[in-house]
Amino acid sequence: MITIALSKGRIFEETLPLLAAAGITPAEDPEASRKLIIGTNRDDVRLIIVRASDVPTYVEYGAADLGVAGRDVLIEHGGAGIYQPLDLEIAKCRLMVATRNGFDYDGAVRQGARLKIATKYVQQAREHFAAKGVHVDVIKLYGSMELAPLVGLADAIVDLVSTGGTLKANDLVAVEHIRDISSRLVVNQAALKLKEDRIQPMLEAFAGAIGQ
Ligand SMILES: Nc1ncnc2c1ncn2[C@@H]1O[C@H](COP(=O)(O)OP(=O)(O)OP(=O)(O)O)[C@@H](O)[C@H]1O
Ligand SMILES: O=P(O)(O)OC[C@H]1O[C@H](OP(=O)(O)OP(=O)(O)O)[C@H](O)[C@@H]1O
Repeated sequence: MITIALSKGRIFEETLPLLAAAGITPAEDPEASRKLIIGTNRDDVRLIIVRASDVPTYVEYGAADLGVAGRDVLIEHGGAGIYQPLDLEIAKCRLMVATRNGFDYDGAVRQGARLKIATKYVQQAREHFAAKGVHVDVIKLYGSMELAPLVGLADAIVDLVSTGGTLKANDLVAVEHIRDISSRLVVNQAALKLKEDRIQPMLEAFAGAIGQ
């Protein structure tokens, strides 16, 4: 059996055409079903539905052979035990620093102020500000980071931005670009060796589908 870990929503939707290119069709839609293990048209392939940030953990421990995870999530996880053979170029966005519109971010940084940063991406926030020599207190949140500067929890956030619509709706502005993000195919290192005969053709089909 080959087990593929996916998260519901954009990763699942954007991975569907790649699975199709490898001849894999899910038997059910995870949005419509409460099932966490979903069969496919292939007896030897199943999907497991997990939180986006849990995909690397399932793959690291071999509970899933393959998975699809954002670069944001992979960097936070650290990537131990995981092979990352393909950038699937799906779920594209940017990791950015954002503040309330009108907050003098450059001034605060210039004056060496200690900034409060709210984020789900604690590692990447720490690294970003350490590299700039800016002192920060990082406050870990699990979602809706955009709220934090509006209610005085933080001076700035580190979050994902795609269209910019969420920032705009909350009167926030992006002040720094940290990195471009897309999702990658991740593979358990042991599984790649032990199940190479079945995993390698899948990797080739995915690569073909994205034109690599
Ligand atoms: N607005 C966006 N546009 C494009 N890609 C995005 C966007 N937001 C997040 N992503 C990418 O898609 C991945 C999955 O996002 P999704 O919203 O499904 O999960 P999440 O809510 O961030 O994670 P979790 O449920 O683990 O907290 C993210 O890790 C990121 O790489
Ligand atoms: O620039 P935009 O196009 O507005 O996208 C940015 C938003 O997308 C992500 O949230 P998502 O939609 O995944 O919601 P969730 O993570 O809170 O479920 C991210 O955390 C931002 O809030």
